[in-house]
Amino acid sequence: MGNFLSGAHARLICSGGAGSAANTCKCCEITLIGRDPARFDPLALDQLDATARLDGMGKVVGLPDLHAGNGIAVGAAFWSPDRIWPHLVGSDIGCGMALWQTSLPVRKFRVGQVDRRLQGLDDPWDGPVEDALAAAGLPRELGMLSLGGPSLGTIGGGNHFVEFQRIEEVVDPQRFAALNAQEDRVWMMVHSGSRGLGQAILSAQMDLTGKSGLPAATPEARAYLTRHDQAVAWAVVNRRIIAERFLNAVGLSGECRLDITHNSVTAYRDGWLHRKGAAPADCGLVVIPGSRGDFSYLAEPVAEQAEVALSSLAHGAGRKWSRNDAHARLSRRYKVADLQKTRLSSHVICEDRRLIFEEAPEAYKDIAGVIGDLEAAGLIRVIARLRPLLSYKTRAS
Ligand SMILES: Nc1nc2c(ncn2[C@@H]2O[C@H](COP(=O)(O)O)[C@@H](O)[C@H]2O)c(=O)[nH]1
Ligand SMILES: [Mn+2]
Repeated sequence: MGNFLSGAHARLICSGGAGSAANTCKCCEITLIGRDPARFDPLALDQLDATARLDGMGKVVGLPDLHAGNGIAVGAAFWSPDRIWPHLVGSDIGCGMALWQTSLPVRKFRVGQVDRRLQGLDDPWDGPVEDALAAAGLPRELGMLSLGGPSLGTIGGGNHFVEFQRIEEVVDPQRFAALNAQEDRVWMMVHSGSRGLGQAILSAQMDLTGKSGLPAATPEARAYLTRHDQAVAWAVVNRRIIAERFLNAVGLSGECRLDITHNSVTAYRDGWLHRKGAAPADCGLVVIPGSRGDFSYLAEPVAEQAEVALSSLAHGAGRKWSRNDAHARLSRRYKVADLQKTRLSSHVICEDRRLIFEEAPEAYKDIAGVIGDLEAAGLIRVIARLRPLLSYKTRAS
């Protein structure tokens, strides 16, 4: 395995290339984005290495939020000239982050009042599911029970959330003003995906073709891509309905400022780009969250260096501890009540006693370091930093 430096803060750890005289390694090129490669988790690197050895893989990138996943590293991008691997996208096809500017001035935000109004939001949406899907160009059948219809408009479990935030700091006033963004408003971030639909698509695909790479031109790959694209579009509608439900509950209006997908496979440079927990650098502004107890960053991707990282960015801070580790360590140290407030004085609604430990801010890496790595690699320019006010995960116990 070669050890080369490519660009300012991107480390090419393997040049790969079967048949290369200087390198007998079977893996493709792996680039890590980060100032200190020693900080990457060895298990996540092993997982990255395994994907780099898949027959037909062309290039692999580990982003600063890289962490071990369920067999596949999260915080990574995988490019192939001619193959698609559904399991690299995973089950939460289309998961992403939306950021809304609300009509509420920060000075009028009352945490207790908002908390009291956020009721019934884990229940199925009582709106016209099939019409909402049809308006997005999706088949009405996707509203069926077996395809996750009743979950449309709900956040789901895990680390999906809705968070009310305020602007802590405008880092680039010119850019901020050009967006017509308002510093004195409450903002709202929505993180969710395709719920049961994405899971159903992946599990049917695994039954059919397992983990083998699908040659992109085959009917199998085309059929998967059609279902995948529907799940991505479903997830966008889901985030919009979630946002509208939360805004309505609090009596607010809002404008969606961005909606980005971090789990997908898309056509890219005459091939196929799989993003597994990677924000796109080619779809406009991004928001990169830290944790419920840390800041989030509104940023603009920088086009010049994007190719080094397969036009991908960190999608969050990334986990430092697994869910089990976080629960084991923190349930000894804290009571549930301790975790309902964060070090940034924000308020947490999470009535799932296990999840509140698993998702504690300590379980995540330091977001400032992740953002510093992206800036040092010349991949983003930060526009503003947002502070959490209230994070909603679930009322279900
Ligand atoms: N601002 C908040 N950020 C959070 C919260 N919980 C998790 N996170 C961050 O989001 C990403 C999402 O990761 P994914 O792999 O599930 O898509 C994660 O890495 C954290 O950085 C929260 O409550 N508030
Ligand atoms: Mn996600």
